[in-house]
Amino acid sequence: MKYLSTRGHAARPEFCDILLGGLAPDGGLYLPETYPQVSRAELDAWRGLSYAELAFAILSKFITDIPANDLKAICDKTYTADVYCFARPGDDPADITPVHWLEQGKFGLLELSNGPTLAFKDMAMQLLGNLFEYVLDKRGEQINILGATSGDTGSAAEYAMRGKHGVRVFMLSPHGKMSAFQRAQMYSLQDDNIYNIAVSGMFDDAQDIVKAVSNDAAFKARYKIGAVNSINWARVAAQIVYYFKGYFAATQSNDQQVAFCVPSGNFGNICAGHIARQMGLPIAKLILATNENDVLDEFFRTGMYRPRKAAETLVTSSPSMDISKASNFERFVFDLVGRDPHKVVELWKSVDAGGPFDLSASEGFARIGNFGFISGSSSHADRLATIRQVFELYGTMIDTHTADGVKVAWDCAACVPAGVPLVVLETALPVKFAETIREALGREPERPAELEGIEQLPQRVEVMAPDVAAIKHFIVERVGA
Ligand SMILES: Cc1ncc(COP(=O)(O)O)c(C=O)c1O
Ligand SMILES: N[C@@H](CCOP(=O)(O)O)C(=O)O
Repeated sequence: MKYLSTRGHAARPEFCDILLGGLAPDGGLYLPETYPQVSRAELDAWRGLSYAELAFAILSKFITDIPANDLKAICDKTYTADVYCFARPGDDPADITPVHWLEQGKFGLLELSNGPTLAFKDMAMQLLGNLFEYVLDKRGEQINILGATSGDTGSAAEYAMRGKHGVRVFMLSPHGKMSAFQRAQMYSLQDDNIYNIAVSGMFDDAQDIVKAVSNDAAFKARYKIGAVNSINWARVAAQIVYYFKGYFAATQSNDQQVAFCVPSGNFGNICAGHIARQMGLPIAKLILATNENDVLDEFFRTGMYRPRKAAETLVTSSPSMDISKASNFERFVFDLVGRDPHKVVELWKSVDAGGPFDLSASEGFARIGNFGFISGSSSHADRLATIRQVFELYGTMIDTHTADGVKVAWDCAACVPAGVPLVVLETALPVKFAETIREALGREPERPAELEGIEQLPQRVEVMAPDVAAIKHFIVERVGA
């Protein structure tokens, strides 16, 4: 399988090179030259597979430069009930991502947050940790990962990479904008290969720094800079798997369809759903849910993409989605404009200069219905009401991001064809956002025993200005040492 850049760079690398490379040399994002198609016979054969078997079957279509036996061993090692052990009582941890039905067969949560850091990022990040180690060992190389987080990617990456040989992680987070639990998860790690940097600014500032450093080809090559954000194709590829698993769990036969509602910020999670649908998975609707930072909702309603500046991005109680410049959105727009890299370059010239673009009158936007997307947004008051309602109606406690998803799923339910199960992706567990759970329910969320008292542990973090040169200097000093 060869990959191309959304901005048209001539090279056509294979998977392992883009795993280590992250962004394409022209600043674009990698996508497969064509999306592999899944036949009905394959869907039938995959229905009974375990998560690890399914991951191997799907990833084999995208990863053709790792021997099959090795890829299978990596999937088997990654997707175990020991790693993804926090399933809700009554749901089987062996399923890895069980569906928790709120209304049997009709309305459920796809449990994606049962991994070590209690957010859906673990689904891909644990695999990346094992893939990085495998490829770096084979090549005798090292990597210095530079990442940006609004709260969950950071801890998932750090937990996945801690102790891995050949890997250092430099993780930028927005200073003072994450929950106390999220901060503690990251900043309490004392491993030698983990560096936390809190930048004064928002997630988008941190993400811009990651892109600026990655776009300095000489620096990137000299200091072996890699990526773990969903700009790295490997993240998206790994996330495709749970759409298939969720589909099989929610249906009895491959003649049925499913609708997924996806809490969205950087557009990585739902981009994986889009690709699963392009591969032939029978997804009736992909419902995109935002919080008050509703740039993506605005696009799907109007065709206008208007990224906001950091000062206009709100700090909300679903902080991991406080994102106004969704870097992964470029992958979807590439498909929307007929995979024309010149159009993408033109559109992102405006975005990179802080401007909007308007596709409302374009041919692509006229066909947007074919992609199955609908969207909606949610507010702090909606989150509180939804957390309360789900708890009262079903006895199930959900986190603030999943609450955004449930609220928008309810708003959009009328657009889902009759008889089609509606599944909301559960993107984090409530304990990560205990402040808002207390406000909504007047009680503490459940907390795994191993994470008891995490907020009281000593923390190690460097606070810095969002300054590209200073961040580079920080990396050079650590890597040199
Ligand atoms: C808990 C949670 N929910 C939802 C999202 C949104 O996912 P994405 O950025 O892939 O759209 C994120 C991160 O962005 C997250 O951490
Ligand atoms: N919500 C994310 C933001 C980064 O998204 P990514 O999927 O591109 O890594 C976070 O929690 O950090």
